[in-house]
Amino acid sequence: MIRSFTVDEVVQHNTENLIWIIIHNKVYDVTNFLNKHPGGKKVLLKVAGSDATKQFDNFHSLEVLKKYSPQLLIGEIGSAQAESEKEEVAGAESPFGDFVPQVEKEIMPYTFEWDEAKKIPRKLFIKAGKAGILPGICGSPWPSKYAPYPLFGGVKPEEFDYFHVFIILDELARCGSGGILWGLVGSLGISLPPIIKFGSDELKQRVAPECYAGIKNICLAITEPYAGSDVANIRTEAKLTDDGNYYIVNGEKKWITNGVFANYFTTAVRTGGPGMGGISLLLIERSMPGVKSYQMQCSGLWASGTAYIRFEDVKVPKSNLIGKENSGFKCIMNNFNQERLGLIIQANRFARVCYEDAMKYANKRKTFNKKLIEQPVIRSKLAHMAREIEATHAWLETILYQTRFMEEDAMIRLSGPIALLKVQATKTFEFCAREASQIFGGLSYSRGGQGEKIERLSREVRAFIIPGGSEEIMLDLGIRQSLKIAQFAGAKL
Ligand code: HEM
Repeated sequence: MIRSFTVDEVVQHNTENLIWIIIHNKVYDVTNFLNKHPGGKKVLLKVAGSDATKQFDNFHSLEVLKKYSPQLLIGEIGSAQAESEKEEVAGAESPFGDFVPQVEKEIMPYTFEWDEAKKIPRKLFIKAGKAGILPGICGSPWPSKYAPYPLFGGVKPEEFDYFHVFIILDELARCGSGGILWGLVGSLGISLPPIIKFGSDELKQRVAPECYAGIKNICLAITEPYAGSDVANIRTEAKLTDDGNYYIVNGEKKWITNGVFANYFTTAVRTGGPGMGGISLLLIERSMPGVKSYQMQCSGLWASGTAYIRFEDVKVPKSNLIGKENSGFKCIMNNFNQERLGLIIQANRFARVCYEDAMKYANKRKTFNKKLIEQPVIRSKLAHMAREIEATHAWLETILYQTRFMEEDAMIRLSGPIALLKVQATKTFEFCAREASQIFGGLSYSRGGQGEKIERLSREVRAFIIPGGSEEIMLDLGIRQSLKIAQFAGAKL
């Protein structure tokens, strides 16, 4: 129950010793905040005891209020309470946004702080685990046997499909931080599925429940300083001991998402001869002597713990092998479609975040006595952003529908279209980040504040265009794959 005040009551609190202000019908006591306000004390004193909504909206995004409300919010203006209750009820009825209802409350107000700190608090992983989000982003089917908490939203496990994964990732991505996404769910979503699909029962039982619960972290360690997209040429070697019970692992991995925090590493190692036929997947554990990880300094994705990893004579039991020896390349390739779908979903939502923030800003920012939105050149930018985003979204839904209703080999047959869609989505993201930056001007060049999301996403774009199959490789794969399928279907080329 929140207290109600009248406007007259607020007006009485208009001195430096006791200063209240109204913003969007809510009453804030900013007395102890005066000297901490990043915009200075004077601006607040000017609006003491009055409705400062307009002034506030000019300089802040609404996330600021969510973040500071626990310290500053003391009540609401009269009937505002009834209004906000109505809003809450309306929100509860709205189907979109409820699937992952905590994004605005649990993530958005802290995104900047966690990104700068290069760390996501453990409590967020645990909350996401309890909400069923963590198993939910690992693809379909729902892992009933290993998920520690039940499926949410009234969805039956047998009904869980890629559309649900899509909604979870899409909703999470509204926070506008690739770092949070990759740190919280991205790494898990690509490193646990190979264990679930190809690992032994003992491995699954030991690793999956704690990762799904957010208690432990896992990462996918494939890329090396020597081999990125060219996976077949990785060098990290795993040699069997004479008794055949252990592998001794030596090598380096680079740009490994979550590698700074991970307890487990789903690692590509060379157990055989050169090329793709000599690669295995091995689960390496942080607790094993000889595992060292270092935070890398990258342009973006700061909260995701991107690491350089060294394995120095790490002794790994043979029972940690994921799938058969020397058949790791197949497992890695099998995983790629799912990884790319995840990147596509995030990239297009991030493009939408750029559009949304740019649209809001253009509707309030005035230059030359006109709102930006009144300038045709700005509307043209927004129009081009919208058409790219909607086209990408429609194509994505078509592909997701096919993963659900095509026969068994859908993921193999769809690898060409998914590759091309990845290019479409990342180009859309790149374009929208650029255009939103132009609309925000200087605010998208400094960290934090109103342009926070745009500034961050502009730095993070490359992390979507390069990994998971670079644009150049995706374009080529898209065409090679369609030729293969056509030949298989009997086309004479
Ligand atoms: C509950 C009330 C308020 C809170 C919690 C608050 C918080 C903040 C924060 C966190 C910033 C840093 C930039 C950002 O993160 O957006 C900021 C900047 C600023 N604030 Fe406030 N503010 C409040 C009210 C106001 C009001 C009423 C005004 C104007 C009358 C104002 C004027 C400014 C200005 C001019 C800046 C600097 C903007 C810039 O760097 O571009 N603030 N405020």
